[in-house]
Formats: sequence, C-alpha cells, structure tokens
Amino acid sequence: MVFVCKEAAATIITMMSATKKRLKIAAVVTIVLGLIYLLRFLNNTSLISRSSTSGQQQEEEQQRQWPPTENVQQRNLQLAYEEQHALFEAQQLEMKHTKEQLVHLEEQIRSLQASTPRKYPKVKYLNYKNRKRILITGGAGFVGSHLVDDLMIQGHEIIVVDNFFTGRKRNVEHWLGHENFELIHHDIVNPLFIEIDEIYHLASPASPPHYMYNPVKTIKTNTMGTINVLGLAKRVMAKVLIASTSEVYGDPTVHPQPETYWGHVNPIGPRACYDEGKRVSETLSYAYAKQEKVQVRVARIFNTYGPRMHMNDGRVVSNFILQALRNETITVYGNGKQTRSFQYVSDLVDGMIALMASNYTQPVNLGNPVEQSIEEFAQIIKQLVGGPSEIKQTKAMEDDPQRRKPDITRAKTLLKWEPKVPLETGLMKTISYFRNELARSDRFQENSKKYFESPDLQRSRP
Ligand SMILES: O=C(O)[C@H]1O[C@H](OP(=O)(O)OP(=O)(O)OC[C@H]2O[C@@H](n3ccc(=O)[nH]c3=O)[C@H](O)[C@@H]2O)[C@H](O)[C@@H](O)[C@@H]1O
Repeated sequence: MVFVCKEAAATIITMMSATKKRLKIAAVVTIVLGLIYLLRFLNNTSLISRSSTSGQQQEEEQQRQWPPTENVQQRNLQLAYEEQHALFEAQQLEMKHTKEQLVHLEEQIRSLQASTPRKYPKVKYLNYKNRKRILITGGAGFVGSHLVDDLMIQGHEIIVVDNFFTGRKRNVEHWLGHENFELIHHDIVNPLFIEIDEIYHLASPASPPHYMYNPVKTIKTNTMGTINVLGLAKRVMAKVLIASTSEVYGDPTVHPQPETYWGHVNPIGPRACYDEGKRVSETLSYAYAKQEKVQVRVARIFNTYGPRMHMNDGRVVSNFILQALRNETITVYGNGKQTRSFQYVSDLVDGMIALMASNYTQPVNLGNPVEQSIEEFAQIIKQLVGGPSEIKQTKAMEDDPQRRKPDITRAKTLLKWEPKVPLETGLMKTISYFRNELARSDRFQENSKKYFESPDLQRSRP
C-alpha cells in the first residue's frame, strides 16, 4: 500500500511540470492506476482469508471423520475397526438365532410338561414315628434305584446320593419332585453332612470293566467313601448296610461259599481294586462297630441282573442279551466252564431290606444258589432271545473266578429270605427291558441325525 501511494505521488509531481492538459490526463491515469492497485490488493486479502477458512473446515471435517483415512496407521486402524464391527454384527445375528431357538424349545418343554401331569407310583402313608429318613449312596445305579422304589413305596423319605459315574438320573426320574424324595449329586469320597436314620451304602462301580477302568477311584470309593459313610452314621447314630460282594471270596477254593470262608484273592491282580476295596470296606465296618458302636449290616451280593442295567455295563448278562438281540456273536471269555449263580434284582432288594431290619451284624450272602456254567448260560440266552447269533470262545479274563455259588443257609435261617424269581422269568423281563432300550437308542440316534441334518439348523449355523 505504501509503495502504491509513493508511486502515485511521484507521478503527480512529474505531471505538475507538464502542460495543463497533459497534467489532467496524467492525474486521471494516476488515479485509475491507483484504483486498480487498490482493487487488486483488496482482492488478494479476501482470497487469503477465504483460503484460511476452508483449511480450518477441512481440519474439522477430518476430526469429525472416524476412523481417519489419511496415513497408513490410521488406515490400519480403520481396517481393524471394520473387521471388529463385522464380527460383532455376525455374533449378534447368531445370538438372535440362538434366542429364537431357545424360545421355541422352551415352548415345547412347557407344552410337554402341561400334557404330562406328574404321576407317581402309589406310596404308603407312614406316620412320623414309623417314617424313616433313609440315605442311599449310589441310589441312581442299577441295584440302588430298585431299592429306592421299594423303600419309597413303603412310605419312607429317601435321599439319593450319586456321582453319576455309573448311575443315571433316568433310573430315578419317576420320583423327581415327590415330597418324600431327594436327589443329591455328590461323590461320597467327600464327606456328607445330613440327618438320617439309615444308610444303604451302595456307591461303587460293580462291573469288572467299570471298576478296572479307574482302579484308584474304585479303591477310594470303597475306602474313603466307606469311612465317610461310617463317620456320618456315627455322628447321627444311623444304622448302616454295606453292599459287599461275592468277590471278597476271590477265586474260591471252597464251594459253595459260606460267609465263614476267608477267601482267595490276588491282592495285586486287575480285580484287586474292587475285591480288596470291598474287603477293606468290611474291615472298616467292623472297626467302627467295635470302636464307635455303629450298627452295621454287611450284605455279600452275588451276581445280580435285571432291568436298568446299563447297556454298556459289560457284565455277562447285558453283554449276552445285547449280542443276541443284535444278532451278533455271543462272546464267551475263556472255555466257558467257569460258573456263576444269577439272582434277579427284586430278590436282592428284598434280602437287603430284610437284613437291615434284622439284628444280625455278621456278613450275609445274598444270591441265588442255582449255578450254571457260562457256556450253558450263553445257550439259555440264545434260546430265549432267538435269532442266528453264534456262540464263540474268546480270550479268558485274568483272575476270573472259576466257580461261584452262594451258601445261603444264614439268610434262610436268620432273615427267612431266599430268592423267588426263577432264572427264565427274570431273564425274560431283562430281555424285554433291553429290547426297549435298543429301540429307544435307535429312535434317539435317528432323531438326532434328523435334527443335525435339518436345513433350519444348517442355516442358523454361523
Ligand atoms: O454281577 C455281579 O453282581 C458281579 O459281577 C462281577 O463279577 P463277575 O462274576 O466277573 O461278572 P461278569 O462280568 O458278569 O462275568 C461273569 C462271567 O462271565 C464271563 N463273561 C463276561 C462277559 C462276556 O461278554 N462274556 C463272558 O464270558 C466272565 O469272564 C465271567 O466268567 C463283579 O465283580 C461282582 O462284584 C458283582 O457282584
């Protein structure tokens, strides 16, 4: 601006020395030039201020825009952000599907519950004085669940404790919700504090493949578990019945086996975890009886069979029946000359209840003295089931007891008990149970196949 004015003044001084006319022209030119400079200057100034405003706006725009797009770091951030966002959206969609499915399932459960009113088997009414609180360890197992049924029907309050290693909720589900029944998921290897009048201690795997599967656990259950049960009995002054076994006789050298026989057990063989575990269990019972005045009953249980045996039980009765029903080969371990005496489960339960009610404290054999070889037993099953199954000999089991038959004189005289169910009758009931189980498992497999292959499920999968 200063420069422009100086220039204009210089021009005017020059013009003053010229003619009047030239002077006028020079003045006009000078003024026009000055105006042009002035206009240019003003224009430039406004351009500068305009461009600085748009720069600010751009910066603000950039700040508003997230994630930033300018440099690499920002671009990476943006990509990560977009990825997370996409994942989040996919998860939300999956969650929505799952919620829809849950709602559908809940509706189905509600309608099923509504259509099946809870009906329990009839139970006797016992007054407060006669009604006992009875704890059954292993009460969801094969034998335990039948004992539960009988004692419930008699009108007692039953508390089942089971770790469900071999027991199943299904075995006692018909009592769930009944005011006299309680089911506790508990491993008896850990102490239990509860008020009861009687205990039936059945908790332990009993089938050779099951107890050999985890021998340490089998020993713990039969030693620590029994200590916990006897300790509980001592605290609350309850009577205890310990479920012992014919296996305490090992591979017997006396036949048939009376309770006075001390047995022939290999202490380091594959069966020892069970055989010796049960022998210690008996020893503990009599130690608590002597030292702590606990009232004990010991039942030595011989081979027992019946409905609610597990399909994967692995013992001879379930194996042979399932093999025959599936038209598979019936597998006899060894030469089949070894013998067993089989009792039906309801006979055993009657014997246990009679023993608990008695005053007799020494061990009592509970078994059916009708003895047969395993070879004969395979023939009986094949004949009862029918079908084309072959009977074949396979590898013998290590330390398999060769002869087993209970001497039941004690039970007969002291408990007035003896087995009532003939082998054929019991086996027919057991065969019919396994036939239903097979049909049920086929149905289950088919339904689950249908479900997992259904287009709805495929669509809802992420
Ligand atoms: O059922 C029971 O109450 C008894 O079962 C088992 O004793 P174990 O007599 O060896 O029972 P199984 O596994 O049923 O075997 C019986 C006989 O059949 C044979 N067997 C078993 C399964 C098989 O598929 N094929 C076969 O020939 C065995 O070698 C054995 O000689 C347990 O060890 C006992 O504690 C339990 O009291």
